[in-house]
Amino acid sequence: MSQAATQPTLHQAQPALLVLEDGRAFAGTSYGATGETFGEAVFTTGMTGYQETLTDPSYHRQIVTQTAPHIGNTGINDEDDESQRIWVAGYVVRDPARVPSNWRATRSLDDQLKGQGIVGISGIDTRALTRHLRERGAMRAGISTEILDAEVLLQKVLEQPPMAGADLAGQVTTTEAYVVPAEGTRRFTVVALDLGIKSMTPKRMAERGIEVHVLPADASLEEVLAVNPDGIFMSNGPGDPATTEHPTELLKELLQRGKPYFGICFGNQVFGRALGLGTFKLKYGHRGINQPVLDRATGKVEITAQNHGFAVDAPLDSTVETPYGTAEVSHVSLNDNVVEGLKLTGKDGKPLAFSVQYHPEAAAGPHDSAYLFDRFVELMEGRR
Ligand SMILES: NC(=O)CC[C@H](N)C(=O)O
Repeated sequence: MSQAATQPTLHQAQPALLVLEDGRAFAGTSYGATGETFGEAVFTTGMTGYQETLTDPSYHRQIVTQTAPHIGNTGINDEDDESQRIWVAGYVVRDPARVPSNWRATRSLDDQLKGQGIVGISGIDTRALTRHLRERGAMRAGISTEILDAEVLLQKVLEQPPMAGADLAGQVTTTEAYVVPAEGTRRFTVVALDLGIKSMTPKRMAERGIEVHVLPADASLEEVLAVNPDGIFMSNGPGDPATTEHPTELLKELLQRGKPYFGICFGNQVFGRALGLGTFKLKYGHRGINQPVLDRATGKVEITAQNHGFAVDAPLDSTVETPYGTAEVSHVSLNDNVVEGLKLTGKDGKPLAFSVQYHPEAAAGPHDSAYLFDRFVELMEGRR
């Protein structure tokens, strides 16, 4: 790509306003599309990986603040999208790159946001905003280039639905089933229920000889069984896990039938609910690519990529008896002791299912946890 193609189009700086539901307001400059947008204000601490963050369907209906002050430096490339489009409801940055520079870049971030109609704001004190969200919690917010009166915009923010209670998987899932073929010889077949799946996830399985059948979030038990899978996977995704009735009921049926299971993020929360555990909303969530997690079986610490606002409520110091076997907390966050993983031993004494609240597929983030995909392979092997 020529250098000229990645140069952002020059636009007249236009004022924009960000208002939080508790009335705190930040004046800045329009970034990306103009207009107005609403969502839950959250922050992510990743220093890199903004393209993957923007295209992660888990961020649907969220206004994302980057704590890293310089965003857009490497532009947008044709390889790093995690889905077909940008999902964030709005984007908040401190200091956008004026000239992106990277050998893979094909566009500027500003032009990509404009092209997809994503309203953003720049030039605000993202450190103050982050501290505010950390003290007061994630909350509803709005960004506008049209309403610059904070009182007026606040009224519209207060009309928006909160994230708690939001059932969103159906808004981001694939409409048609599709297959990601195994790389090399096919060793296993897996059904992946798409609750907002990132494209790196089936790829990590395909690399290990797994043929992945990605099914829509409302796929029936019959549709899943028709694939004759060796294992079941449920993905990350947006919204409040307490609203997910269908995936939870489906998973119960599959565990009853002894199907090996692996879940990531939303898939960890669905697994928790299938085991009879509850979920709850965290104050401001975990979002970033350097979150420390303890694997309680090995005592090893993994540095992980995370993006969650809810968590599973499970006892850390005792096991839980379920209709499918004995469950326990396998991983915990070293920052705040939040449940970061679950495992289930079947009634036959052998492993049956496991899940993590974080992102072993990385994209973006460290690869410490890639071993979990190997563990899924071993799990299916052990139950053939
Ligand atoms: N990345 C995810 O899967 C997030 C799960 C859920 N929406 C949460 O916020 O906790």
